[in-house]
Amino acid sequence: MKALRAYAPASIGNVSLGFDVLGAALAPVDGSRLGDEVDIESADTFSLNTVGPFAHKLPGDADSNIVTQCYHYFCAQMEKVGKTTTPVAMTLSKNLPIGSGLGSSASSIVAAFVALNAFFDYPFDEDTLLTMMGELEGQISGSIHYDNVAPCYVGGMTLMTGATSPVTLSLPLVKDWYYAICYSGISVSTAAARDILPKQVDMATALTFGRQLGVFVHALHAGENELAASVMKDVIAEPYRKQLLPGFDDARAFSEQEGALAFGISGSGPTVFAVCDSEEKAQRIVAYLDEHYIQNEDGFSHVCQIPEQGTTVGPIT
Ligand SMILES: Nc1ncnc2c1ncn2[C@@H]1O[C@H](COP(=O)(O)OP(=O)(O)O)[C@@H](O)[C@H]1O
Ligand SMILES: N[C@@H](CCOP(=O)(O)O)C(=O)O
Repeated sequence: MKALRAYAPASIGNVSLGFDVLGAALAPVDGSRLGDEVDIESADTFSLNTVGPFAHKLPGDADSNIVTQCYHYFCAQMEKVGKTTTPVAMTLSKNLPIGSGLGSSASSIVAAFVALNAFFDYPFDEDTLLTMMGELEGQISGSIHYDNVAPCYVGGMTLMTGATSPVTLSLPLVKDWYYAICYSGISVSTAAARDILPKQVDMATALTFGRQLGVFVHALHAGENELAASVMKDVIAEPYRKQLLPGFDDARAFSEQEGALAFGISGSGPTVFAVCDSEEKAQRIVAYLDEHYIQNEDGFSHVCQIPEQGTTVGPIT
């Protein structure tokens, strides 16, 4: 009997300078896995089982789980293109904390769609699947944004186009950048963290946003890493969201003093990240964040790099 497992990595939404349009996948340098997994196999009726360290924080009923909603949405899209589906048993290993700023819902959504697409012999191409993933992410967070689902699915650092094809573009990666990331352990709802943002931005902010993004993309392509890092500043969300994050200003001050190239909120927080040009610097910042930024026993930190590969799927061995 066919049984498959999909693994979908955590991701940094926005990467400070690209609100809703820039995202990056994450892989701890110690080789550990940081992301949700979805197993799928044939069954007489649909079922979803949830396991893993953060399963107890999920909604109690399977119908409210985003993975169940992905299954129903996938079946409806299959019907629209004249293809049939059969019932499946799915198991979600919920390894990412909810409301963490690590693209937790995106990780479940991407793992679910990749598992379903592979199980039913790849009926949908990358852009179609990404559009479906964005739709489900929008249902859960209150607005469609691809900056978690895209890097989680395709890997690397990705820039959203606003078009249906291609949905996303992959940017060059800086091989010697290390990301010190720390989840404080508290939960910040993405929908709530979007609600506190102003609905309009002023002209000066719009010009800064556009200039930063343009310079960043140029600098990555030109291999001018310092220039790229110099524009990693959030003028859209951080001024409003940092008040939700105890210890944020101190964490930034310490990271800058240790030589971090940039520091910011991952997604809607509370996870923060510091970009460093050496693993040693990132380890020193992680040690500080472990001691001073983490608020409770759910918190953790890692030194990560951005992996070229996103979600993987294969037989369960
Ligand atoms: N598989 C799932 N993974 C994460 N959240 C889920 C899942 N299924 C349902 N949810 C619900 O979706 C919402 C996700 O909240 P959100 O703040 O967007 O999380 P995140 O920023 O971590 O993706 C929560 O209310 C959570 O209970
Ligand atoms: N661009 C979104 C990203 C949300 O990421 P999450 O990991 O907090 O879900 C936003 O900033 O609202």
